[in-house]
Amino acid sequence: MQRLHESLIQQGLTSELQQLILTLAECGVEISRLVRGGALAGVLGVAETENVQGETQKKLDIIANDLIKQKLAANPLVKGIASEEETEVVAANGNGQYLVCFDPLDGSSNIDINSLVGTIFSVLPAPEGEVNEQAFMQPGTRQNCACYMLYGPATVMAMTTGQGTRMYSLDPDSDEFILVEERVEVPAETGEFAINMSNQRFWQAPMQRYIADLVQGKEGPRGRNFNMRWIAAMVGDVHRVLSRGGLFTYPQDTKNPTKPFKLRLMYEANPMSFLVEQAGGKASTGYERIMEIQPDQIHQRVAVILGSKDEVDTCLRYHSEG
Ligand SMILES: O=P(O)(O)OC[C@H]1O[C@](O)(COP(=O)(O)O)[C@@H](O)[C@@H]1O
Ligand SMILES: [Mg+2]
Ligand SMILES: [Mg+2]
Repeated sequence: MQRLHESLIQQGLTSELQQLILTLAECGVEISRLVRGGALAGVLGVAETENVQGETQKKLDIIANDLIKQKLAANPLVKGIASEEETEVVAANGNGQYLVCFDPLDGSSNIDINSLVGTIFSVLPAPEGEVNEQAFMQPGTRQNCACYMLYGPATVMAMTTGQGTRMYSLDPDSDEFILVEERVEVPAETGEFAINMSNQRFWQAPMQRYIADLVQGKEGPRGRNFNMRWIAAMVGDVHRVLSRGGLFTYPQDTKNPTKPFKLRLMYEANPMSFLVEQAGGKASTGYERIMEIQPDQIHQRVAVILGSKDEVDTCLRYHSEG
């Protein structure tokens, strides 16, 4: 049985990166406790506020955000943070060497129905000089670490530092993450896909054709049946992909013309792409590798197609045909 800190040492990470990851894990342990407390912990329901993206904030969005902000600010290695729930980037410790982007609570609409939610982190190197939005404008290929915590029947953490993807499970007795899978591997082929089908009429032509062919199953051009899953929390859907393969997508749509994409690059798409690629999967917008996008805004959104490599490649062929 290997504890998180032992596994970090075994990976030969710098003591700085080890310390930072332990702080991220502590955030996960505390949020996990709050999530489990549910109504009794007073964390359910809506807050009276909206975030910068005009989305109504849930109490737990704010509680998790404040908790992570405090923990990270108390770690001298953290120079700045960017969060889904913060309008601007926030400076932390002048001598810190890392910038941390995070989605404090992913799957907010699941909180009140006692369904899957999680936390997502992306760690970038901090450049010299001031902490401003520009400092964060680095492609996902520059990430030092990506991880998510999923608060499900068990609390789990998937983590990569670029040496494969590892899975840990939280021991509720000791509050420690224990390594449960040293090398997560996403199978190249799959018979499972995840998409919010209610947006079908708003998708672009390539996604329309790809999904139409899938759902024809055995009788269609794919010649086999596919199954569909949708958790409405990216952490849950990506966890399934890491666990048994699949294709997950939140494509471009015209439902709200001012918001053609749903998922955020810096604290959803990039860290999840890093985790999936390090497990042998693939992550693309349909036209380019997500991790190679040069960001220009901290809250920018992108189309996401990720998961089992061969199935993602099939989906990309529909996109290259226009
Ligand atoms: O409500 P929809 O359209 O199914 O969207 C679900 C998607 O929205 C998200 O919940 C967005 O994340 P937040 O809950 O952090 O805003 C994703 O996790 C999920 O994949
Ligand atoms: Mg999210
Ligand atoms: Mg969120």
